[in-house]
Amino acid sequence: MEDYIIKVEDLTVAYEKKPVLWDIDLEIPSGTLMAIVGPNGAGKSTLIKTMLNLIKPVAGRISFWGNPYEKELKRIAYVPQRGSVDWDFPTNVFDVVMMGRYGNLGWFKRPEKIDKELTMEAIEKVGMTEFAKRQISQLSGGQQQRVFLARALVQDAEIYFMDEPFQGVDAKTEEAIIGLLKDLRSNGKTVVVVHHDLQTVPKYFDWVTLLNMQILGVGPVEDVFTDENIRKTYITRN
Ligand SMILES: Nc1ncnc2c1ncn2[C@@H]1O[C@H](COP(=O)(O)OP(=O)(O)OP(=O)(O)O)[C@@H](O)[C@H]1O
Repeated sequence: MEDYIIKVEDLTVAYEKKPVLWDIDLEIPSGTLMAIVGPNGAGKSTLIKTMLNLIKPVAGRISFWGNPYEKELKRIAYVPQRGSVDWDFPTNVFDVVMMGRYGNLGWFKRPEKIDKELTMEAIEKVGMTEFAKRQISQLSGGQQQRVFLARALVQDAEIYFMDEPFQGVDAKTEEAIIGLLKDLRSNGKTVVVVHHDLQTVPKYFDWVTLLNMQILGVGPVEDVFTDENIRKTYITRN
């Protein structure tokens, strides 16, 4: 039997009574780099936010290693959409990345030398060392995305959720990010990415979920990412 670490069963989510996800069943094995693709408004962000307990579903169950999210939150990292954050907030790159340690630290414990070292290590991994003291309001879109990624890396989680990490970044940053995601997978981590670019799915990912309010396919890219399934997914619903 395959080792599914994330399970979503009979999930239905609605905003003001209008369903946006309908009867979703999803099982994700450990060690996959998975894309969630589908047209605008398909419910991709809603799906991962619901899995992360940020939205309450109308019905359904979600489990990580057989447990509810609250029990496993330290092992789950989330990189939200860049646009969903107030980048004018007066703080610098180092402090934002250090926030990724607080789950391990507990809110009232002061960071130790090791936390600071791990923070600098993550900043270096994403190529932002020279910007460590820079205010986040002064970063480019690609740099902001790198900071977010560093914050998730420093958490040292088992599962990483990312909402459109390539949005508005240049080709070099995209390459750097996908390199880091592939490294995570090589280290046995599971990475779930909301992704927009169909062209790069086979190159970047080994698993895919096709979503348009319902699941139109889920599994290994070579089995599921077929022309027919893609066509079904991108038929607009009303
Ligand atoms: N807070 C909200 N209140 C009401 N409706 C919402 C809310 N957030 C999203 N929606 C609606 O739910 C549907 C799914 O949105 P969601 O953001 O999950 O889609 P998506 O697939 O991530 O879209 P995109 O690719 O455009 O980012 C859309 O029709 C959207 O307008």
